[in-house]
Amino acid sequence: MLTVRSLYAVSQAETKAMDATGLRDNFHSGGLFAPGEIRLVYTHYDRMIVGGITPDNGDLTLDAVKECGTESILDRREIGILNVGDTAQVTADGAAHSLNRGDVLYLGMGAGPVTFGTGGRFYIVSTPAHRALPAKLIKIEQAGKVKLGAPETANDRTIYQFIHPDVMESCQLVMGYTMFHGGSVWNTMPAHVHDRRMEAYFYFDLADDNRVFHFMGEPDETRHIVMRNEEAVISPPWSIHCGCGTGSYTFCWAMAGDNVDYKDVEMVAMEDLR
Ligand SMILES: O=C(O)C(=O)C[C@H](O)C(=O)CO
Ligand SMILES: [Zn+2]
Repeated sequence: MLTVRSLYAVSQAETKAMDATGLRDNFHSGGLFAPGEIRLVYTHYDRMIVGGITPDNGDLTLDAVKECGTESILDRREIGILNVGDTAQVTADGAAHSLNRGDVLYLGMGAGPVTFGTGGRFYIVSTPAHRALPAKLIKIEQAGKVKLGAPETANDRTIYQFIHPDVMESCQLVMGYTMFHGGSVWNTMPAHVHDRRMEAYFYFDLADDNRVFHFMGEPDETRHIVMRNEEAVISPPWSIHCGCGTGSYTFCWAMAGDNVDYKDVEMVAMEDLR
């Protein structure tokens, strides 16, 4: 079964006036994983689609998505697929790829319908593309690694860049995940914004009774959204995006927009946060 929820873009002024329900309705996506289902969120932020695909009794095929207006989803799009389940196969364009937990598969424009095999639990991110690029399976050993933070500021972490210009070519999708060391819980602090690109975070590996307090909003009008395991949150281009967990977690970040320059960000000074 395929379900698609549309998330329309809202402005800074509207966001300032939102209560917790308003923020969740406009930026948060929970319940992405249901056995035997494909659950997508079609956002109007650079038309990024995020979603969860959970094969159960048999494979699931991602093909036509009405919101895209094409015969098959990848006719004018690329996709990044992160497996957060057990080892499983993903098949597209006549090639079968075996994804272990933590592997990321890139499929380019024109790859056709994509079949997801049982055992896997797949978080997907898809963005519009302008040309066909080859499929690539990326393992954590092949990802770019950036160490940031320190234990004394509770943000000691490694950023693993999977779909990134240093690792492989994509059209506009940039994607990876960040893991923490030794009890650190703060992601992306000091915070930043990047008006050229929107971003989506997907929190995983978080115990059921823990939460991540995800911070968003303009730097001088911050708000928070409480996140459970395996939930996603959209960051508009004008928003900070950072979070603090009550326990350990990993999070997948993915961006789309005008450039694929990971370092092209505006850092926000601590004294400017409100
Ligand atoms: O921990 C971090 O810092 C991140 O992972 C930052 C994200 O990758 C990001 O926001 C990229 O713009
Ligand atoms: Zn960012």
